[in-house]
Amino acid sequence: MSSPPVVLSIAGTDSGGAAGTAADLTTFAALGVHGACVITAVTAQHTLGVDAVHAVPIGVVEAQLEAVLGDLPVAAVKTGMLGSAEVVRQVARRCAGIPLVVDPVLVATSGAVLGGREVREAYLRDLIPAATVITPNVDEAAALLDRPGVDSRQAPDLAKELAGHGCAALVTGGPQWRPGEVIESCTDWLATPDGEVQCFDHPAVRTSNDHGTGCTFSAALAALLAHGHSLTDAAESAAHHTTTQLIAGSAWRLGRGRGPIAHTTNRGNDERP
Ligand SMILES: Nc1ncnc2c1ncn2[C@@H]1O[C@H](COP(=O)(O)OP(=O)(O)O)[C@@H](O)[C@H]1O
Ligand SMILES: Cc1ncc(COP(=O)(O)O)c(N)n1
Repeated sequence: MSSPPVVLSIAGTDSGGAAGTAADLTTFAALGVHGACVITAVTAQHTLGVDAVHAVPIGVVEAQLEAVLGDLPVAAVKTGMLGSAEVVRQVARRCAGIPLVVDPVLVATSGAVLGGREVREAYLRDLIPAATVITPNVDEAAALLDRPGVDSRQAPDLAKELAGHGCAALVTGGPQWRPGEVIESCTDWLATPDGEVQCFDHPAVRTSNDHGTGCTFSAALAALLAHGHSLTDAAESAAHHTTTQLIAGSAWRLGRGRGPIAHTTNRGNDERP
């Protein structure tokens, strides 16, 4: 039997098991790739918010990168919470030349800020030019480009402008539910450095169990690229995978806040091993 592709997650932990490394590794397993992980930060986190963040010392991040990249045949890398400008630059140096999916984690679903101004500047200057694709939501794209006050109508322009910094940009369109409002579909916008823009529409899932959605999407994208899919196919399939997982977890009642997206659909909610 042939070996699976290896995908490396460089991310922070979420003690509540919804986002970060937990989402990445379970998504990798669901999509048939072997997941390796470099931990950049440990968060004390649950469905209501982030209580504490401990940054892993830069030397320990470097040792983890060396351990993985020096031994395993990494086919793709996915970055999540990097936490400091120093780590952003280190990842850019170590991962240049490997297919690289950058999810610029700046704000958690709960609203907690996970990356400040220096981190945003390092993304633009150092990591985006080394990346294959960056996957911000509209708020993260606006924060990276310093465009306060823009909304989802500007998503294609934000994607185009980010792509001007040297990698493809996939601006995701998770719905912003307002009471009483009906949202039928979500749209993700993919812009490539050659100026082409494509949009991907899919049905919106009405759920408050969406903590970890962005991590799941970008991890799926990296896994699909590692399997050899084109960026366009991977973008479409990653959205389909994410929607399926949102549906699978939509009836769960876990925690008092934004519950986790389901990471695998191998067993139904009512089946037991
Ligand atoms: N409620 C939803 N229903 C269907 N798709 C969703 C929903 N929320 C997010 N998505 C999709 O999940 C992917 C991740 O997007 P998004 O939620 O914008 O990321 P983030 O968690 O970083 O805000 C995108 O493909 C987006 O369209
Ligand atoms: C460690 C870590 N990484 C990423 C996220 C973002 O995930 P989400 O946007 O779903 O809150 C998070 N909350 N925590």
